[in-house]
Amino acid sequence: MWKRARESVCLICRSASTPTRALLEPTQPWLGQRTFATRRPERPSRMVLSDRVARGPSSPPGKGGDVPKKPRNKPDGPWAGMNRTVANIDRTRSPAKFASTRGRDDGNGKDDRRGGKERDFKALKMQRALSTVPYSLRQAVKARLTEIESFDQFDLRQDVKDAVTNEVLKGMTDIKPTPVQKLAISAMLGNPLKELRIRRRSKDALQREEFLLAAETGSGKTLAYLLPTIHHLRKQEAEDENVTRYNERLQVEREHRNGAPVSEWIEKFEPHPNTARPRAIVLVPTAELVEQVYKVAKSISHVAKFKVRPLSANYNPAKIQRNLYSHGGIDMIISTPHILAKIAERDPNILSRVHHLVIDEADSLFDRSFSPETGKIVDRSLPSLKQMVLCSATIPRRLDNYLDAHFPNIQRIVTPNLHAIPRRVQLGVIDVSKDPYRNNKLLACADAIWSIGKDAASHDGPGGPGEIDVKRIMVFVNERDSTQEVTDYLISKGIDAVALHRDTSDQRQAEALATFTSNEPLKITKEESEKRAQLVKSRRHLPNTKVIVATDLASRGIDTLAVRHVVLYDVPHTTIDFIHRLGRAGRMGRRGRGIVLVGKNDRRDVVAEVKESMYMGQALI
Ligand SMILES: Nc1ncnc2c1ncn2[C@@H]1O[C@H](COP(=O)(O)OP(=O)(O)OP(=O)(O)O)[C@@H](O)[C@H]1O
Repeated sequence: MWKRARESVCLICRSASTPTRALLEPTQPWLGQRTFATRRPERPSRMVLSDRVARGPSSPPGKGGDVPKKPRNKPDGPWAGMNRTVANIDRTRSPAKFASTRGRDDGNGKDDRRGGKERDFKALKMQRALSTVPYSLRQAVKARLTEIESFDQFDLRQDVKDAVTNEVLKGMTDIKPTPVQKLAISAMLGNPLKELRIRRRSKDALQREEFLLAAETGSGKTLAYLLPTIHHLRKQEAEDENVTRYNERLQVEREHRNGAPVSEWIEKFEPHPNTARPRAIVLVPTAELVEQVYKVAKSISHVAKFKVRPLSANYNPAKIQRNLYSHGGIDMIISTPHILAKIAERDPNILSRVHHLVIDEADSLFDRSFSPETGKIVDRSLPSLKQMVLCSATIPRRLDNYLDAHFPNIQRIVTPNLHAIPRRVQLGVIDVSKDPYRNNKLLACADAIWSIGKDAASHDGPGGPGEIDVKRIMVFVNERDSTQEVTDYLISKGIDAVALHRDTSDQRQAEALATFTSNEPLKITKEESEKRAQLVKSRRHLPNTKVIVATDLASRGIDTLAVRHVVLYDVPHTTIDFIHRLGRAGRMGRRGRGIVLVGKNDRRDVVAEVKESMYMGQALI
């Protein structure tokens, strides 16, 4: 079935544009034979954040799924309205008043005049959406968040709990689960909120559990899905007769060989029942994320004892072969969809025993560049699946509608601040069209970095007065071609910058990312800094900053805990990009600062809207 071509309107410029390729493409068979043609013709819904993630669309797209329900006259419960933070004004009852103060409404909660007034309607629309989340559900979430205070309260295996404190969060005191971990771990261990009523529409629901984990960037989603998955893996293994029999045979063979190695015997005669048959799969969009999630899973495996292997384009075919067909069996694979789908084409059995499938950065992996491969993996794994988890910090409307239509039983675990950039992250705006930059964005960018560096230089490093604290700054550009241009300019201005894009060599990329993902403070002594300055004595030198210039490649999922500053060289195309790029700073409760450079062709009102939403702590839509 072909989706109907229609005019779409760009989020940033709101100008009419030709239909996107996605709208013209045939629907993937695994997406089901549905059309999204009746969607409102404004902008592609894959670029629009859903404001109804906790509840799902009220009905499938095309049947009013996108249209908010008419507000009910009856309140939601006996105490409804008591915890309102805004006046309970029903704008449908006083159109004249609203029209006079806010301009004309186009019926979708939007002002048809362009400019500042539109924001008022957006805010109103969001409040209306929030107020219809059932009172009982809000209360249940609140209760669960307060009742769980430590990882010990979860029904997890002791070795998994030990792995959290002794490996993953080693060295931290007062370890507490984050909100998404509290909600997701309990639910995935079989203790969901009963208020999250699941509409059991299909038989599949009886044999498989499905979860959507939607929570802010840097809120600990990786542990939220890894811990219960590993718990289930270990539990199932203990109950698996094949594995028990294999271990007994292995023991007998060891005794028989009097301590001599048994690896040859295993290779030739009796491979482990889990060889090349992983029971858990985690899909992520990039090779960098494969390494990151693998590192966390590997550290848990030191204590909880399971076999995890990474697969990505970073590994050559021989290494991939070794990783998959290792004699000791394999329990969990962390992979990009492209590599795994290719392997599954050659050896379909590889996905024949998958019990747990996690799709991290789900909005990317269900988007057009990944969806064919992701779809193949989902399709092949479905018959054996016991749990499927989709995870993301941004849920576009299209994904929301898709989930409602194809996974109606999905349990939506959504944290209250989803789609909002936390207030602890501040956004500064530099108008590049004004003096002293006069549209020289490169100069403005270098200046912004110099001001961050100079600011930091006035403070002593953590080691005392003899040390300088090195700041890690990420600069995001929209186009890959700009990364090198911006990097070269920054270097010419004495700034230590590295370009990160698909063509950067693996080693250089890994080195640069390692500096940015390390949680250790980065510092140099004053003598070192002076020496470096002398080496480049012909020009100014900023010794106390390290900069990565990247495209979206580095904006998704990369855990840059130590980054406090993000420079948005280009205004992001969508609010989704805003959330992910700014989400590299201010992670896990830390403070952060974003600086956006606005040129003469950029939409200032969109930037102003994002800034205001951030100031008010509201979700971006
Ligand atoms: N309970 C916890 N207490 C303290 N730190 C934690 C806790 N859980 C996770 N972390 C740390 O928080 C950081 C961010 O976690 P993670 O990468 O899982 O975030 P995320 O929600 O997946 O972010 P993104 O949406 O950007 O991918 C990691 O460094 C992780 O070790």
